[in-house]
Amino acid sequence: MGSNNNNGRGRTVMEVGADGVAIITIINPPVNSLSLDVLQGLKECYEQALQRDDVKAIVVTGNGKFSGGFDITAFGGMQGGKIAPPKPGFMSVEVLTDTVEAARKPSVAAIDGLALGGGLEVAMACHSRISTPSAQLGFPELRLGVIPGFGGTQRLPRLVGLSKALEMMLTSRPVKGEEAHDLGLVDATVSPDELINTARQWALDILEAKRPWVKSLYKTDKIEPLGEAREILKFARTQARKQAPNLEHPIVCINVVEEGIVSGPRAGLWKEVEAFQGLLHSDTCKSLIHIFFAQRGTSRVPGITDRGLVPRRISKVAILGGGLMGSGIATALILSNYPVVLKEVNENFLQAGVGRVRANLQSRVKKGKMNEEKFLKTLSLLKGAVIENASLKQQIFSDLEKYCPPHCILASNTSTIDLNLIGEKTRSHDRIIGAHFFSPAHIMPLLEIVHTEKTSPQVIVDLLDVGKKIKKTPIVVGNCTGFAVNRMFFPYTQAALLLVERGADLYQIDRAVTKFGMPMGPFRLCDLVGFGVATATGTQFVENFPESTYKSMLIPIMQEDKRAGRISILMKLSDKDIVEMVFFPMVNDACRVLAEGIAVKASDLDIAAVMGMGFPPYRGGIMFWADSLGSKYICSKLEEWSNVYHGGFFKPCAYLAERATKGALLSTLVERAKSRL
Ligand SMILES: C[C@H](O)CC(=O)SCCNC(=O)CCNC(=O)[C@H](O)C(C)(C)COP(=O)(O)OP(=O)(O)OC[C@H]1O[C@@H](n2cnc3c(N)ncnc32)[C@H](O)[C@@H]1OP(=O)(O)O
Repeated sequence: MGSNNNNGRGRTVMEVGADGVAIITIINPPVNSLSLDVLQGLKECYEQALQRDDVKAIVVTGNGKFSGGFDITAFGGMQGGKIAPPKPGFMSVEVLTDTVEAARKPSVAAIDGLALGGGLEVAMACHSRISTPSAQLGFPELRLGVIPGFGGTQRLPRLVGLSKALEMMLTSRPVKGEEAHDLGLVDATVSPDELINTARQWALDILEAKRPWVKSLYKTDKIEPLGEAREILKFARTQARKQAPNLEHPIVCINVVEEGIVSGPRAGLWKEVEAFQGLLHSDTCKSLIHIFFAQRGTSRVPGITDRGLVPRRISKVAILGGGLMGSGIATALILSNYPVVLKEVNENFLQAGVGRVRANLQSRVKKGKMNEEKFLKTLSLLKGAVIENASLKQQIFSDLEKYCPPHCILASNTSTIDLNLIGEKTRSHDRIIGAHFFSPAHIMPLLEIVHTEKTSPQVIVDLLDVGKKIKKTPIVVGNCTGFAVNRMFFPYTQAALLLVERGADLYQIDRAVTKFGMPMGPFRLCDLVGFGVATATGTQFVENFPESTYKSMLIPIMQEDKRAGRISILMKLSDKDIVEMVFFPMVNDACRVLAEGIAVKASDLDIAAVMGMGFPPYRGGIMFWADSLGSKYICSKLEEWSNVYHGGFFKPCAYLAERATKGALLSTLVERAKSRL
C-alpha cells in the first residue's frame, strides 16, 4: 500500500514491501530540494511508518537524486516574511532527532546522485547510509551565507572527525561516495541498481542486530580528545579570519561546532538552530542567495531563449591565433571534449601555441586534477594548422566566409573592437558573434556573449550551450565599446587615478578596496596588466565616451618615467570615501549599460561583476550592492563629487538620476529600456 503527500512544491511517498520495509521517497525535481511541503510530508510518512505494525524498518531515498538540500527559494520567502518559517527546532530536533533517530525502527538512507546540505542531514539522522560510488555528499551552506541547520554541525564531526568535518563545511566542497565511505560518512557503496535492495536488507540486518544500530548524534569515537579539539578549532578560526575577514558566518559555524563538543550535542543542536535563524536574515546570506539565482538566471534571455530553439551540436572548433587567449580558449574547449584546430601564421607560432595548451593541461596533472592517460586523450583533441597571410580581423572574417560552410559560426574573442566593424566585409552578419573570454580563459568562469542587432537568435542559443558545456557562466550582452564587463569595470581604475592625481594615498586606495573584498586594488591590477594595455584600452574608452570618462595623465607620465608630479595638497579620505569614489562611478556605468539595453537584466551585471572582476559575491554583485545603499544616496554623492572634482566623470547618468528622484531600485527596469536584443 502506498501513502502519498502532495501539497504543491514536491512530495514524499511511502511504499511498504512484503518484507516489512517502508521505502520513503522524496520527489521534488529537478534536485529533490527539501521544500516545506517535502519536510512536512517526510514527517507524516515517518509518523505513519512508526505507527504501522506491518512496518519493521525504513529506507529513505530520492529516486536517482537523494536531495540537493533545503529549498533555497523558500529562504527568500522566509527572509521577506512571506513564508512563515517552521518553529525553531522543528526539523532538527523534533523530526530528525526525536522522531527519526530516536525511533524504535531502524532507518537507512539510500543515496544516489546528490546528498547536499539538508539532504545529507536527513541521511545522517538515519542509522546507516549506503551510497553509490559517484554520489556527491557535502555541506554547501556556507556558500549561501548560512550554516547547516538540521543538525549537520553536530553529526558530521561525530561521523568523520572534527578536522575533516570543519574542512567539508568551511570549503563547501562535497566528497564522492568512495571517499565518504573511507571517511565513515557512509557504511557501504554499491551500484545504483543494487542500492535499494542493499539498503532494504541492511535495515532488516540492523533490526536483527546483525549490524550496528548507530545514532550519529551520540557517537564519540571519531571526535578528537578535548585538548586536541580546541587546537583544531583555534586553527580553523585563524584560517577563517585570514581567508574571509569580512565574513562572520564561518566563525559562527566553528562556534556552533565547538558548543556541541564542549557542552554536548543537544546543546549544540539548539545553538545551531539559533545561529541559523540569525544568519538567515543577514545581508551576507541575502547577497549570496541573490548570486545563486542570478548565476542560474543568466542563461534565460528574454526574446532569445524563450523561442523554443534547440542548440545545434558543435562538432569542431577552429581557433585563429594561439597566443595567451587562443591557447586558453583551446584548453577550455578540449577539456570539455570539443575537437579543436588551432591555426597560426607560421610553424614557430603554432608550436608555441600548442606548447601553451600543453602547459595548461600539465598544470592540471601537477595539481592532481588529471591523470596522464586523460592528459594524452585530451591533448589528442587538439590539431594544429598553419595559415598564411593572416591580416586584420576584418580580412580574416571575409576569408572565413569563403572557406567555411554556411552553418559555421564566426565568433571573435575581441574585448573592445566593435563587432559590426569586424563583420563589415562579409555578408554573414547573422552568424557573427562575440565570445569574450577572460584571461586565463581555461580558468576564469565568465563568458561574455556579445551579439549585434543582426546576430541570429539560433547562434546565440548555440553559443550559450557551448558555454554551459565548457562550464562557463555565460552572460548575453549587446554590442558597444567594452561591452558590459569592461565598460562597467573601466571607472574602477579611472576613479583611483583621479583620486591619486588629487593627492590621495595610492596605498590607502588599494588597501581600502581590498578590504572591501576585491582580490586586488586598482593599482596592483594596473601593474599586473601592464601600462601599455592600460593606456591602449583607456584611450578607446576616452575616445568613445568623452563626456563621462576621465582622461588621466598619471600613467602616460609614468610611462615616460617622469615622476615629477609632486602633489602639494594631500587629500584626506576615509576608507569608506575611497570605496564609494571607486565603486559609485562603476555603478553609474552599470546603469548606463542597463539603460542602453547592452545588458538585459541587472542580475547579469551582478554576475559579470562577481565572475569577471572579482567583486565580492557576499555583497551580491554591483547592482544588488548599490540597491542596498539606495539610489538616492549614490546619486547625491556622485553629484557632490561632480561639482567638486571632475564634472563629467562623476555626473550621475539620466537613469540613475531618475531612479534617485523616484526613490526607486536601480535593478528593476521601470519602463523597459530599449533592449538591443
Ligand atoms: C537547513 C539546511 O542545512 C540548509 C540547506 O540545505 S541550504 C541548501 C544546500 N544546498 C545547496 O546549496 C545546493 C545548491 N545547488 C547546487 O549546488 C546545484 O544546483 C546542484 C549541485 C544541486 C545541481 O547542479 P546542476 O545540475 O548544475 O543544476 P543547477 O542548474 O544548479 O540547478 C537546477 C535547478 O535546480 C534549482 N536548485 C538547485 N538546488 C536547489 C535548492 N537547494 N533549492 C531550490 N532550488 C534549487 C536551481 O535553481 C535550478 O533551477 P532553474 O533550472 O530554474 O534555474
